[in-house]
Amino acid sequence: MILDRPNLARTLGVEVPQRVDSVCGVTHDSRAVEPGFAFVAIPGFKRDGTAFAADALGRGASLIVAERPVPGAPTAVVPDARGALAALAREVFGDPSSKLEVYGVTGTNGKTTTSYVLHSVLAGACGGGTCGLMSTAETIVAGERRPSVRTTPEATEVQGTLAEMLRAGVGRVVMEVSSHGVALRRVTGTRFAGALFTNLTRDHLDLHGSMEEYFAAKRELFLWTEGPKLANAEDAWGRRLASEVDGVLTFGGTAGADYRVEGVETAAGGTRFSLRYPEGILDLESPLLGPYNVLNVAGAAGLALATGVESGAVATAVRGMGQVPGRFERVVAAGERGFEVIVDYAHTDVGLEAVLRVARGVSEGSVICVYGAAGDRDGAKRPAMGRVASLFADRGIVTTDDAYTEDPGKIAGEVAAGADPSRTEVELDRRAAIRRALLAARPGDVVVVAGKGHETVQHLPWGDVPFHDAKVVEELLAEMGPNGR
Ligand SMILES: CC(=O)N[C@H]1[C@@H](OP(=O)(O)OP(=O)(O)OC[C@H]2O[C@@H](n3ccc(=O)[nH]c3=O)[C@H](O)[C@@H]2O)O[C@H](CO)[C@@H](O)[C@@H]1O[C@H](C)C(=O)N[C@@H](C)C(=O)N[C@H](CCC(=O)O)C(=O)O
Ligand SMILES: Nc1ncnc2c1ncn2[C@@H]1O[C@H](COP(=O)(O)OP(=O)(O)OP(=O)(O)O)[C@@H](O)[C@H]1O
Repeated sequence: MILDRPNLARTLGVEVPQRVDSVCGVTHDSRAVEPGFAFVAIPGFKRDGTAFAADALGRGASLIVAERPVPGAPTAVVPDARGALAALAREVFGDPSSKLEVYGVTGTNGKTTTSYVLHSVLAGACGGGTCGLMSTAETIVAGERRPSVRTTPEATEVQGTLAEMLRAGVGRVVMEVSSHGVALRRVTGTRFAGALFTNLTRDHLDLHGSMEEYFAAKRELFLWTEGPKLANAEDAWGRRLASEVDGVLTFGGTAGADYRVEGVETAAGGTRFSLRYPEGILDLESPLLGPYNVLNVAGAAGLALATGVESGAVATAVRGMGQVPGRFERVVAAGERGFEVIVDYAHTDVGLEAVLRVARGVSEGSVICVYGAAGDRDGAKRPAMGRVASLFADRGIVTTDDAYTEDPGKIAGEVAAGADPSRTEVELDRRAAIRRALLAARPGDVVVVAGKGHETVQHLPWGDVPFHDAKVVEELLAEMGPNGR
């Protein structure tokens, strides 16, 4: 949509230079500028976007939006460039969330899984392609599946994708909302018709500084949300959210939860439980294993019920839902080799403990875990990962995750420092580490390859390399042959 000067001034809340008639698009990256665009110069963590104003003008930008004047450039000076980017993106794309029902899912662990369950339920209830998904693993637009790059992308991509969904006839959208997404204003101005909070555990303190700030970012989503809001009653931060924000309902096994989990029964193929809620009681059967997935399913089912989806439709969709990519993905089932291989996205100590407890439950022998921690991120979780692996796996092989710009050996050392040395070894080459685990596996064992889940690229200091845990497992097993050595 073209924004003329009065519209620009209204959207930005500041004066726009007389020589700017209109803009036809917006971006924060000078390399993506097209003629007639507004370039929003973000004061980044590493660089100041105003340094790229000349590049943007050279590519035909009509307007620079920045937090300080840019000499010689037609500049609208705003107090908050990221907020301005979000506001412009919403207007340029015709404010799509005002014509959609967007459901935001946030929390440290379980966002993707909960989003998949909710998407399955809403898609089942309103007809396949008419429910969209924006998640860490995939973006689904009118039934078409695409890999995602971020959990919550930049505002221009958020608004552009919502607009595309609207054009394709989508009516409801499930969106994973990361704390980066809120704090960096990627979803500011998006209208949320419902929201769900899974839990809060230590992570991302490199961005937020403290748990209070981290919580505040999550909480903000609930202040904007107009429709039903649900929070996990089993999590202390979830209870706090429910006590601080009007209208937040709770779910979980806790007495007094509005959507109360009862009678959990676990079998090798899935989990059954009942959800008692204000209007009735619903029996649910899900293919997802583990107590944490009971909560993920309960939250998603609760939110769907709260939005008016009929209970039978919720139960049918939960029963029939497929695999969440890279979440407790059984790459090798026990019957094939005598041992199981599971790929899981666990990359926090809480996530790793959750998946290893389930692996322990299905293992008739040992649990062998290949794991690591990412670089350029909150370093405090590294020894915690090691501690958890030693507590819940019989053997831990510490390897390289996404090291980004950090030395993989240094990260592995910090992870291993929290682990029990008698059951821990370090193999920095991820492929070799997985190979070592597969060679060690005996009948009845479970091998867990943790950290990368659905991802297909490893980010290393010397560049990005293709790497997909599930594919690597399959390749290694093929190399090893049927008898395995
Ligand atoms: C740590 C972080 O979130 N960084 C974000 C931040 O980058 P930055 O401040 O370092 O950017 P910078 O390099 O200093 O550049 C400043 C500005 O100059 C612009 N620029 C730069 C070069 C150029 O030639 N021209 C140009 O215009 C850049 O586009 C940018 O707007 O601002 C950029 C623009 O908004 C983001 O793309 C970038 O996200 C990066 C890619 C990222 O990796 N983010 C991760 C941590 C993230 O957001 N993760 C969460 C999920 C986390 C989880 O739950 O696990 C997510 O939602 O995906
Ligand atoms: N409710 C939960 N509580 C604790 N751990 C969980 C929960 N749900 C999932 N996990 C663990 O965390 C891993 C990641 O799950 P999922 O991708 O659903 O979370 P996420 O919040 O989307 O993660 P990310 O923010 O990195 O995208 C799972 O593979 C599992 O090991």
